[in-house]
Amino acid sequence: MITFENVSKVYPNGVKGLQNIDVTIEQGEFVAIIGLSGAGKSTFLRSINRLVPITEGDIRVDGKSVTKANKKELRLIRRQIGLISQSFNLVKRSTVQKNVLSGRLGYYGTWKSILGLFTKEDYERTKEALATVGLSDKLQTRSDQLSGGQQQRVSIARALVQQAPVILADEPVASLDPITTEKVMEDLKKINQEMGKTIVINLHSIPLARQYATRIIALKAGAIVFDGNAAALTDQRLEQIYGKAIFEEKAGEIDETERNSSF
Ligand SMILES: Nc1ncnc2c1ncn2[C@@H]1O[C@H](COP(=O)(O)OP(=O)(O)OP(=O)(O)O)[C@@H](O)[C@H]1O
Repeated sequence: MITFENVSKVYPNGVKGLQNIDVTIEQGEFVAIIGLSGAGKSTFLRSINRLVPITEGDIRVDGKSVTKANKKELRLIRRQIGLISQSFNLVKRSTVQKNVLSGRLGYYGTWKSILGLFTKEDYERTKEALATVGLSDKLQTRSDQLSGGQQQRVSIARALVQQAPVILADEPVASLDPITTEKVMEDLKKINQEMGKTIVINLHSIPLARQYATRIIALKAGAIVFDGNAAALTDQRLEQIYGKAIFEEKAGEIDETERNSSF
């Protein structure tokens, strides 16, 4: 489904964002990307839809090269990939309905998009998607009247109407409280299990990665240093990924870390 073949990314300032990544993510997997700040998680995720262009190697989605795609091909590939980010990216002054409908824009040419000529099916899909994330009653609410958690669930609904088989989530719960975090993660689990969508999610929280992901990939300085399931992610492996400090922090700040469920 998603294949990285010897992928490296060197930013113009010389920083190596990714180093010789070789990995394949199969359809239906729920993959968490973990690692320290600056390890390359966002670079990894955003290179999949070429928001970040790589400098070496090739990335393929469903057999099609993202790296070599021309403008039109890239548009078609991006339609297959939903993106959920930490900042939700909603048009705040627009209704929930309009924000979710915008997930359909990739299916239309420019003029239809500008005029917002959506079909009856688009409106139906919007309703269904909002039901999936438990926000049916918010259809006509202005997005800036929603809580952060609700806004994130609207952005999930927008990715759902896009009908993309792949959903990339870049730290989608970073700004949410633990209870809302749970709801958003449960939504993602549901669409993974019931709709078979491939989820690739960047997480700072190891407990969340363990709880939800079927596979965990850890990055360090742009390279993969762990690739396995939760059971294989032992304390020893965590130390390799995060350094010794992770255990000192665990011992000294257990209340703090439990409160914001970072570790
Ligand atoms: N546009 C850019 N220009 C130069 N360097 C960059 C750019 N974006 C990221 N980097 C560098 O690339 C490396 C990887 O960054 P990236 O944002 O992918 O890490 P991350 O694991 O997602 O971090 P965080 O958890 O803080 O979001 C870092 O050293 C970062 O400073």
